[in-house]
Amino acid sequence: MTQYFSWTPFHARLHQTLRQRRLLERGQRILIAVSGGQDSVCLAQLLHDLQKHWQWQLAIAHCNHGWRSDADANADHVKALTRHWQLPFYGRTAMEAILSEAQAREWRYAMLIDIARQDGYSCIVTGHTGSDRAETLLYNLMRGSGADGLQALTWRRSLGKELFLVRPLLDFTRSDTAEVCEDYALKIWYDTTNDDLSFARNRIRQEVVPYLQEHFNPQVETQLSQTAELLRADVTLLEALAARLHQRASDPHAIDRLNRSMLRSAPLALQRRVIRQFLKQQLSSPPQFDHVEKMLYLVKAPNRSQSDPFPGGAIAQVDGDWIVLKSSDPTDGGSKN
Ligand SMILES: Nc1ncnc2c1ncn2[C@@H]1O[C@H](COP(=O)(O)OP(=O)(O)OP(=O)(O)O)[C@@H](O)[C@H]1O
Repeated sequence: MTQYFSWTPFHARLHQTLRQRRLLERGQRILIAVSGGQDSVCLAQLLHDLQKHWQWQLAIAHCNHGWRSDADANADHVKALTRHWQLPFYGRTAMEAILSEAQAREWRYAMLIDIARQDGYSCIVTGHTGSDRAETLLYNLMRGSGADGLQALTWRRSLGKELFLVRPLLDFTRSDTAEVCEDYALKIWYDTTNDDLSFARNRIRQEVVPYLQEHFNPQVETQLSQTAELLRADVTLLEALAARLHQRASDPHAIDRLNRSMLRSAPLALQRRVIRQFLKQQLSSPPQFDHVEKMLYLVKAPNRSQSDPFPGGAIAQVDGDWIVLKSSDPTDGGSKN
């Protein structure tokens, strides 16, 4: 392999991860989403270094949300880095005011997908790290999420027909990406909104994680990130098993009911999941923990038992072997229909 750069343990780790997890293919056209922050700049540098070996066609995309006074300078900085790497550059600027983080994210992904589709990139890569994953896990844990919310951030997911989102740095921590940027003397653009402690995410990053590292485990980010990884596999399995049971416990002629004797013989974890899947289909808003629990109670309850109302007014009632979700509106055939 011809190397024009010094092959560091970071290159080796990324190269191994890409191969073992089959995240990217040889010769692929890859769009790297670069904010200008240390994680995505590190990712771009490492992929650029590995490019010759993998024969990729790389390009950089930057989305200018226009909500910080230094947004244009940030975009110029990414453009300058792109010139340094001699890669094609795609810049997009928001034409309308973006009011929240969630809106920014939605707009950004729409732009990245648009660029990828127009110019034939089969993969968008982002600089999310294991530190992001650990923070997301902690954040969701405190909001009362089940395993599904804790399996934060996947390595690879589909963005629709023949387009994938890949996060190759999930086994890097933020201190790894800082080290790479330092080794290469890469200037990184500091996002001053990261200092705003009114955002829960920033408090987790700046206060909770350092506390846990100092007082409990210096490797806490890696450990939490690995926990998320294990949970993902567990959740995938459980969801598949639940989907199978859900199908068996459904009445093909009436979608508003579940066969409770079928559920009764299944483990509790599957009962809960089947009920959640059922309520997701039936209710107009995502079911919460207590919604699942009140329907779960009916699995073993006496005939004719019923729940108190779900959002929208529907109630669940036991009818022999079935739990039937009845709309509050007698003219309505079902709660969501
Ligand atoms: N303005 C941007 N332009 C291009 N890519 C960006 C931009 N902002 C973020 N990204 C990409 O997204 C990655 C994650 O960024 P960040 O953690 O700030 O966003 P997030 O809103 O948490 O992202 P996500 O919704 O994907 O979890 C970055 O490493 C980078 O690859």
